Amino acid sequence: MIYIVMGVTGSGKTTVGQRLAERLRLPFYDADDYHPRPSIDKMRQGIPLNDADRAPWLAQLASLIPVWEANGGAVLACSALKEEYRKTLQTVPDISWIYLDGSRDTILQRLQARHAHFMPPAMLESQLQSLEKPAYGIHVDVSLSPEQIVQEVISKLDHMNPQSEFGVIGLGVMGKSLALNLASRGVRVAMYNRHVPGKEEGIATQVIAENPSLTNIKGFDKLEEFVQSLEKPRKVLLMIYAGAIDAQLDVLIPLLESGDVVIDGGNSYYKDTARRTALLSGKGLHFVGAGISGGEEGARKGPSIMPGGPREGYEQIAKYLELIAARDSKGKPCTTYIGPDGAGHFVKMVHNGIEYAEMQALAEVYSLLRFMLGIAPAEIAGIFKDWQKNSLGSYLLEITIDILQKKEGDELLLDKILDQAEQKGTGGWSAAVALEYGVPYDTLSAAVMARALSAMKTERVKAAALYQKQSPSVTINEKSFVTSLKQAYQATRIINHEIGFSLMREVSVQLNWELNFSEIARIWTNGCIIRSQLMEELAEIYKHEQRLLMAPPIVDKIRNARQGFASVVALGLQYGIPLPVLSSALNYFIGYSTADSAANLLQAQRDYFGAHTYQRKDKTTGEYFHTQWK
Ligand SMILES: NC(=O)C1=CN([C@@H]2O[C@H](COP(=O)(O)OP(=O)(O)OC[C@H]3O[C@@H](n4cnc5c(N)ncnc54)[C@H](OP(=O)(O)O)[C@@H]3O)[C@@H](O)[C@H]2O)C=CC1
Ligand SMILES: O=C(CO)[C@H](O)[C@H](O)COP(=O)(O)O
Repeated sequence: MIYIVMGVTGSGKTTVGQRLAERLRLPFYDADDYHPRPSIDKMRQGIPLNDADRAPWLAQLASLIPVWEANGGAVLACSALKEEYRKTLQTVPDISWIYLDGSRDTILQRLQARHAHFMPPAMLESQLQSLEKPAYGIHVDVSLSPEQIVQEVISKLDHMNPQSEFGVIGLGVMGKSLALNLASRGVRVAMYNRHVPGKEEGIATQVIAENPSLTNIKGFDKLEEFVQSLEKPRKVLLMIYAGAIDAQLDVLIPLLESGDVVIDGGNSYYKDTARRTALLSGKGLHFVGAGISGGEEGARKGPSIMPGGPREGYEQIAKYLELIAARDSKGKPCTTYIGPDGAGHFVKMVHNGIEYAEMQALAEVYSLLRFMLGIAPAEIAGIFKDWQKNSLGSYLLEITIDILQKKEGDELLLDKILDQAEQKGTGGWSAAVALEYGVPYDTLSAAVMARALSAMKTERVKAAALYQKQSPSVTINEKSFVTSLKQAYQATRIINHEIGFSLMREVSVQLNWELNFSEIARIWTNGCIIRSQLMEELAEIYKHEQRLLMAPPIVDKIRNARQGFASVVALGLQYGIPLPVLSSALNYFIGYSTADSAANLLQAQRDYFGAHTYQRKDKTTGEYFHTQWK
């Protein structure tokens, strides 16, 4: 949409136009900047311009307007005094005319107060004579303040233009919060939730009723009406359960038109996303698979967003994603174009894999402190607060501190929560993809398995009675153990991130996605569940390094942690504390830093029983040998 703020000299076109452009998040252009030099000189001398003077100027603006429109719209301040001039400028269908109307006296007073403009006050008379007030558009009285004028223009525009800019389907935890996030930043949002008679009725209407201050949201119970309410090309965000996406697309696609953009913001499997991208592309539609992280609060206030898919579709929605995303430490939005096909959902899937292991690592650290050392939860919260301040700060540690202090009556709520971890699938998918690509995925797959084992509660209770724990007779120095534990936790986190990023690296190479790991770490520094101080470091390190464990500052940290890490894991296991993530991080590290491994024995065994052949250390790589072992 092009918005032309018009009126005679001194009516405030530039000030109002600039502020309106800020509110609409559009670029601002001042027609005065396009006057040729002879016209400016003429006006300075108080000589009014005639139609012939204005013709080339109007022609240039008329040719620029379609370019601005193609780039997403603009606000232009232009006198556009005569109907004939306005017709010349009408080179795109969607122009909103905003006429700043004022009395001669008001405008004259303003002009007399104005110094640095080439238009002398005397020019006002000739402009008033030329002026043909438009019988259409928005008329606003210039005696109001610029803020009031802009507010009135916005309200009138909303009234005149009933179409919404952005549609959200699915008003559950995430969809509702994202819709409100968009609306509270000035986007006209249409919301739709499925209608299930007797169960899911008028959900969008309820959201509107709960948010009376947001006048720019509209709610629909009928999909057709929702789609019709959207500006073209339509932008529709699906925020529904991943298993329902295909069925939702089946009913949505017939209502859409070529060029419309559908965004799947849920946790869909990336291969499904690639398939859907191709399906929609065949129908002239853009399908953007965007991973979104941050939970309910992040979605409402600023999540991290990982969009992938066709660039053309992404570019149409980028400004909305940037508007609602969290900000990094330099104020940049925590969102960036990730890559083609399902790259956005793939990266979100790995994010969740890292998340699973980060959560499990904290659970293990908590177990060691509480069940091995016998430290009370409130004191553990104190230890974690210290870590939070000293280099280990993260969102997950922060919420764990809160959880360890949350009481129900006199008792800790945590102690009442059943110890069976559930999962919706993303962590498991990432482990399966790691197997498919042959990437070692120790900590992340261990975290998935730990959840699966936790779900076997009944069997675990029986086994606990069968195999009662026997504690070793070792004296533990609590202070030095906590120091080592901090190092073990720090090393585990580094190794866990390295493993997650190594899966992304391998898949990116295989699929030519050209993922930018520094950017991915950057958009994970805020808004998402795995945001942390470490992530800030990764955003820097991945600018120069491929492998985290080869980066000098990380090498120092791991070297310092190494001894304490091994003793913590060994002692914990001796005490019967399960440490799947901590121990697999340690194992990964030891294996990764072992130059001569025992894999030669595996090769010998393979060749022995199956004549699979082997390579030799004393021969060139790629040369294979077989031995008659018997
Ligand atoms: N919660 C979180 O922290 C995060 C969730 N996600 C992902 O976002 C997506 C939505 O999650 P969330 O908002 O938490 O889930 P909710 O369960 O709160 O909401 C699910 C939404 O999907 C709709 N829905 C369910 N089944 C169907 C169907 N068959 N057809 C149409 N709509 C359907 C629901 O409608 P109705 O109300 O009528 O049942 C509801 O609007 C999921 O993919 C989730 O994995 C991503 C990041 C974080
Ligand atoms: O995507 C998320 C955060 O980034 C969700 O919170 C995720 O759904 C949690 O996964 P699970 O239910 O498997 O623990």
